[in-house]
Parts: sequence; C-alpha cells; structure tokens
Amino acid sequence: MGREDAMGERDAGAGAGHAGTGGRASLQRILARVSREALQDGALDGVMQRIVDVVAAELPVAVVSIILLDEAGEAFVQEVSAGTIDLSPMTWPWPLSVGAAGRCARLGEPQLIMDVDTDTDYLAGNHEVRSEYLVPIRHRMRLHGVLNVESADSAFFDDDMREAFDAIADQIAGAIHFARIAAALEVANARLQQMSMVDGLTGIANRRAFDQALDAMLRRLRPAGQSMVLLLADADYFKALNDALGHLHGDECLRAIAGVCAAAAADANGLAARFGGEEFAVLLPGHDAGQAWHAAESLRTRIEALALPNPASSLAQVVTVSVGGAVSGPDDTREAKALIDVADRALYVAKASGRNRVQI
Ligand SMILES: Nc1nc2c(ncn2[C@@H]2O[C@H](COP(=O)(O)OP(=O)(O)OP(=O)(O)O)[C@@H](O)[C@H]2O)c(=O)[nH]1
Repeated sequence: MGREDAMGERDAGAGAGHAGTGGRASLQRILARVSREALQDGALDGVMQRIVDVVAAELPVAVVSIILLDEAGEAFVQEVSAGTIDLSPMTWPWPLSVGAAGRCARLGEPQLIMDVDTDTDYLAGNHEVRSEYLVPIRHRMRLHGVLNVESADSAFFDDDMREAFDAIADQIAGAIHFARIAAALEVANARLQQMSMVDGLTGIANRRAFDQALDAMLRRLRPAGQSMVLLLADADYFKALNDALGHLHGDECLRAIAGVCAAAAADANGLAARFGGEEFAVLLPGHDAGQAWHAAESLRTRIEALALPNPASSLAQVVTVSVGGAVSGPDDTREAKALIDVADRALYVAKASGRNRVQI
C-alpha cells in the first residue's frame, strides 16, 4: 500500500486513531501491521525500517524514527526514519545528555512536547515541526532506544495517539529484542560450528574436519585432472615419552608437531589435522607420486629438527615421527576410506621397519 492509499483508507474509516470506535479500529490495524513487520525474520536494520515505513504510511506524521542505543545504553548510535520531511543529520554517537530523545532515555519516560519552541532540549531538525512525542523502547529492564514522532500539528498527540505510539514502542522493543537474540544465536552457532571442526589441544583441524576436507578435495581435484597426497605422521615411542616426562610435556610435543604439519599443509594450500591421539594427517592437493616422498621426508626431518626431548626413545633422544603416505591420481576411483587405509598400511610398514622413516 502506498502513502496515498493509506491516507485515503484512514480518512474514510478510522479518523487517524482519534477517540471512538473508528479510532480503535485504526489503532488495531496499525498495531497488527507493525506486529507483522516486527515478526518478520531478518536483520535488525531492515525490521526497524519496515516498522517506521508502516507507521508513516498509516499515520499523518512528519517524521517517525527509531533511535537506537549502543550495547551499553550510554549513547545513541543509529537512527532509522520515515516521514514526509527530512531532518538535519545528527552527529554520531549522540550522547544521552543531548536533545529531547536523550532526556527520554535518561528519564525512561515518554516525553510530550506540545510546542517545540518552548522546549529547551528540543533539537530543531526542520522548522515545519510543531510537536514531538518520544517513547522509551524498552524490553523488560533493557532500554534499546527511543521512538521519536514529530508532527506539523501541535494538537496531534492527543491521548489516543499517544496510546498508539506507546503500544508501537512496545512492539518495536519486542522486535529489537528478538532480532538481537537471533543475531547472537547466529554468532554462537557459527562459533560452535567452528569449534566442532577444531582439535582442542593443538588448534588444528580435527578428524571430522579432515574427513570433510578429504572428500571435498577428491571431488574437486579429480575432475580437474590433479593428484593429491595424504600423509599420516605418527609420533614414535610416545607412550614412553609420556611415562618419562609426563603427559603435559607430551601435550607440548603434540602442539609442536601440529605446528609443523600445519606449516607443511599451508605451503601446499592443503590441510593438517589431528587424526587421533599422537597421529596427524596432512593433505597436499596438487602433489603427485614424484613429490610425495620428498614432502613426507621434509615433514619427518622438520619434526626431528624441533629437538623435543624424548629420553625414552631408543632411536634418538628427541621426538621423531614415522610417516606413511598414499597418492591419489586423477584417474583414481578409490574412496577416501581406501586412501586412508593405504596411508595407514604404509605407516605400519614405516613403524615395523624401524620408525623415524617414511613409507609411501
Ligand atoms: N600427552 C598426550 N599423550 C597422548 C595424547 N593422545 C594420545 N596420547 C598417548 O600416545 C601414546 C600412544 O601410544 P602407542 O599407541 O603405544 O604408541 P607409541 O608409544 O608412540 O609407540 P609407537 O607408535 O609404536 O612408536 C599413548 O600413551 C597415549 O596415551 C594426548 O593428547 N596427549
């Protein structure tokens, strides 16, 4: 419905919310429309804009705006408005010590200004404005902002009209409350989703993220005619290390190994993951059989070069890893599981043939 339509309907039927049954019917219709907009899904800005648009379409106001407070409730930070006139722009943030809206927020009570020329707090935004009504937008104890309505008619804000705006402010408060909850939930969900993909000890991808990445990589690389390499690196004599130097030292070693795996993966735009326990996986997209051994050997030597003490190792006095690798060419039809199995068997061979070595 356009502004003209709304005015026609209002004039013919309801008398713009003034006393009597017509006024009640109009108020109910406006509240129903505001409520519909308030319940729409979407970002807060869009919801607020639709609400002021509805009010401006239904009532002959010069300006209707929602002035939002910051999270701490210490200053206004944003305004969405609609109406027939423009107001001069504000400077943001707008402190609560300033203006009739600031007074409304400070006192937490509606403010009726019958004649703007006599109110010392009124900030003149347009000389056509004669009267103003401001209502706190509060949900339970939290003040979200102020509903600001300005009129060119000094007699506009009668009891019925003020009652209507009080009710509209309540609906806006509910809309803002739910939009903010929805936004907070979205952030929390994204954070949970991210946490569910990360290994808590090392901060690199966990097994779930690895499985997804391997599937996605195979689906992406094979049609593009590219190979990839999967390396599984398992720390040697790790139980003995834990027994000798304690679990916390073991944890430190795992974090350091994860760092080397992550760097190796990053060099190839790949992914490093904690495969489980003291075992790590590195995915190297674009690597072929010719590069696999070199990549695995480089990983092994970089971890040995960390020189993390492992006095319990019969191989060296430092932490070492055995590495098993599998190569998947573009014509390979094996599933991810089969590829893991190949790398796992190669790892077993590396362990069985002495540890601290590579088997592809
Ligand atoms: N500190 C620490 N140790 C872990 C963690 N996860 C698994 N481990 C330990 O890693 C050790 C793995 O032991 P094994 O599977 O016997 O392997 P290993 O002693 O490294 O022997 P090889 O692999 O045959 O060289 C176990 O003692 C686990 O408790 C962890 O998050 N932190």
